[in-house]
Amino acid sequence: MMQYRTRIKVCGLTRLEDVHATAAAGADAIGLVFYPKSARCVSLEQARVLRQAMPALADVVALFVNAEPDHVRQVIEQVQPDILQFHGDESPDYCRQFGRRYMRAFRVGGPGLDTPENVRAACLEFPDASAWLFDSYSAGYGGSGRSFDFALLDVLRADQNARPVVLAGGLNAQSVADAMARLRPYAVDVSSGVEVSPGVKSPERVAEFIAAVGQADAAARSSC
Ligand SMILES: O=C(O)c1ccccc1N[C@@H]1O[C@H](COP(=O)(O)O)[C@@H](O)[C@H]1O
Repeated sequence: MMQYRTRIKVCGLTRLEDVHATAAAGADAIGLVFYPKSARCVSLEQARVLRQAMPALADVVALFVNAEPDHVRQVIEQVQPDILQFHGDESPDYCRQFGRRYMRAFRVGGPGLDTPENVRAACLEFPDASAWLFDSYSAGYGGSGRSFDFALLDVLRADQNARPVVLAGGLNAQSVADAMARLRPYAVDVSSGVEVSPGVKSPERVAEFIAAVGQADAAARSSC
């Protein structure tokens, strides 16, 4: 079935003005990073302010990498994100324990995620995830600005048990249309590709990215 519109998440915001610009440009969600080793990591206090600035009907995603469960609970309680994103090596039981909707990220091309078969097997361990998110493998766990071999996801497209696919990794206004045409993801997720420097978004690049996704959707609809 042809979907009407590809959802858009812009991740790694740290500044109030970037939240305003991203929401105004029409993003469906923003991501707040709670991974201390990331240059985009926000404090609880910062996150509360950014969360409060998001308008109704636009989601706030809280991103974690192998966090202590108590830290995740603290963020849930104090920031009230709409959905959690687990971007490390978290197990299915770990992801489920919070009783919240979650997206599980897979770092494609890395150990154990380097063939279509093992990518598929890893994904199927998370049947209750609200989405499967695919990023490129990087030692720093994410936000690397690098893409990966989309052929590794081909097998998922025909799988009836597949969860909605969120595509990430090196996307920008120039590359996103080709990626969408190739994979037809449910959503796209961008961080480095709309930045001036880590954690500092460019309103122009955010707007260009969102316009490029809209144009790619329009092109897909007209070819149906
Ligand atoms: O953004 C980060 O700093 C980050 C740190 C650790 C794990 C994930 C992180 N971000 C996620 O990485 C992908 C791809 O980002 P990019 O567009 O290639 O820079 C995206 O899902 C972010 O949510």
